[in-house]
Amino acid sequence: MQVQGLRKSYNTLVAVDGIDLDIHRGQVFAILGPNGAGKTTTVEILEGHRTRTSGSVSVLGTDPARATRAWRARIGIVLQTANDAAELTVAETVRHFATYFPAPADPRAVIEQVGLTEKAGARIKQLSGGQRRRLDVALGIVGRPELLFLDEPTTGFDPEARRHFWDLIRTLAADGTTIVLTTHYLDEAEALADEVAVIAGGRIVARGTPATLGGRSTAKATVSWIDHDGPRSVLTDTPTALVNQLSGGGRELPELTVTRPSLEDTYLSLIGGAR
Ligand SMILES: Nc1ncnc2c1ncn2[C@@H]1O[C@H](COP(=O)(O)OP(=O)(O)OP(=O)(O)O)[C@@H](O)[C@H]1O
Repeated sequence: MQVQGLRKSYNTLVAVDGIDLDIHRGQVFAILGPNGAGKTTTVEILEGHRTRTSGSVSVLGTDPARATRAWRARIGIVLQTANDAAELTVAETVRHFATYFPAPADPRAVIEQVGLTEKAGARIKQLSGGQRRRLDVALGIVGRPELLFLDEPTTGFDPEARRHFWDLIRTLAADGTTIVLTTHYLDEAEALADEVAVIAGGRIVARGTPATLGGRSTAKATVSWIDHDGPRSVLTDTPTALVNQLSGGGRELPELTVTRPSLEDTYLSLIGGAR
């Protein structure tokens, strides 16, 4: 997927202000950014669901503005669902969605993958919020998409369901599915993404792997411990040498920790600087 100079204005408001993206097959790409940054606008343009003001976009070799049915069938989208079809059961809904695609997965296997087997016979209106989200995911993957868009996929999931979902995404990616994920959960981006782009004010303010984003991997480390005067903290480029020196080659330092900025720290400083 290639995006160059993408811009989108809503009347006088510039929501997307010149975005470039290059996302490769099989990659898990996370788009992060505060509310109103332009993530949904960008993703919906890539999905062919919104028009753009300018810039060039190629998704699976096609301009989404000229999307055909065949192109749409190669793409999976997990949206925050509306409450239609509430009377249908989980199994009926997944089976029904499968008929839209030329080479769908087995609906029963998909229901199993998202952990809804026990609820296969339940009506949608009887599902909990997290179960609804899992159904959304099932509907997004039942067409065996080459490219999957996930918009805040794990909102409302319990911790165990999130871990299961992460495993599912890893399996899909290992099978060659390209995944574009927007999320507000930094741990989710860290767990899943090969690459992250941070959008603020309609522009990309940083991109890289979760480990290196915003110079994270080369940032100074904080060494903290307790000595007879109380808690101590030192910012250093050479934490190993410092710990060695402090411990005199083996003495235990109470409550010793060595930390570098978390992805969340880095993210917050990136979007803080962009405001
Ligand atoms: N249909 C629309 N008409 C007018 N303005 C819009 C429209 N859709 C979005 N906007 C504006 O464009 C900007 C970007 O919105 P967008 O939905 O892309 O943000 P986002 O990054 O997805 O935010 P969130 O994290 O809250 O979902 C916001 O200022 C929003 O108010």
